[in-house]
Amino acid sequence: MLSGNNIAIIGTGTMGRGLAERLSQSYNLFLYDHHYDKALSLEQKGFGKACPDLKTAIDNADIVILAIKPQSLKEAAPLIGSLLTEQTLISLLAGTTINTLKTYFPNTRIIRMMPNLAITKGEGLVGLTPDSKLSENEIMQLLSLSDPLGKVFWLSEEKINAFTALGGSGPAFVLVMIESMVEAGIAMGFNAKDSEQIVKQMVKGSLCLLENSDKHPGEIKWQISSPAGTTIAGLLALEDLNVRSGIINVFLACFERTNELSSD
Ligand SMILES: NC(=O)C1=CN([C@@H]2O[C@H](COP(=O)(O)OP(=O)(O)OC[C@H]3O[C@@H](n4cnc5c(N)ncnc54)[C@H](O)[C@@H]3O)[C@@H](O)[C@H]2O)C=CC1
Ligand SMILES: O=C(O)[C@@H]1CCC=N1
Repeated sequence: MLSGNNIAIIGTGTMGRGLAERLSQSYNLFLYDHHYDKALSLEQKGFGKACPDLKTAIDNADIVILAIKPQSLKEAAPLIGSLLTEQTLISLLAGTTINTLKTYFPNTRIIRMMPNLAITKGEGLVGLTPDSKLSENEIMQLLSLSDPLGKVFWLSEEKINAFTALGGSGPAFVLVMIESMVEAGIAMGFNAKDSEQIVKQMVKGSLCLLENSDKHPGEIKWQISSPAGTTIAGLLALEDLNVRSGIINVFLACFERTNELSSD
């Protein structure tokens, strides 16, 4: 059911556009947005065919990717449901459960996909939760679809809200931390451009250290911390300010909101 090279993307906002850019080299894309100009501007850049109506997009597709906001589902679902025949539906909707999707699309094969914005650069995360067991062939199809997007994680549905917080929303929190570090550089006398360059390379290097060793992050942190040196002074302030607890609570607030969306 997942076979075929024709994909409809419904909703060509941030994620729909990102998917179109990454998938257009390998698939025939049919793009639909209720703001037609958004789909058209993607067609003009060579990222697929803009469809003037939903029927054209879905009729042409083997797979339909739903990339509208969860809050738009109620309004959009009846028409989409009336047009689906044999297609598989891939839903990006944060928090929207398979059970909820099944109430709108009872006879449709459904896969929940939770990406993050870094898929637009091929360095994203892609969480996948199918509505039932997939065949070897279907797994291969989904892997080849996800391959241009980033690293795939197969998830049971009970884990997808946590994955949404950690992997889906996570880049926003990392970017706030980076922004704050750049501002620390400005506070210490660097201009913004220099500070940003220093911070970006420092963050990249930190990840590289972690990825190229089997050490725990805390052990690497100790390698950086000289006795009575500069790093331990900063680490003490970090603990006094409850930064770790703050970060954990940021993710838990995000998780809680995802759970709320699941119960809407
Ligand atoms: N932005 C992100 O980083 C991530 C978003 N998601 C999920 O992806 C989905 C899309 O999010 P974004 O792209 O950020 O939203 P967006 O607001 O940028 O894009 C949604 C698009 O859907 C269109 N749309 C709304 N109702 C429609 C309808 N009935 N028919 C056709 N088009 C319609 C809008 O015009 C808009 O272009 C959401 O469900 C979100 O939970 C998942 C992971 C990451
Ligand atoms: O903020 C949101 O609801 C979406 C889901 C994950 C990232 N953005």
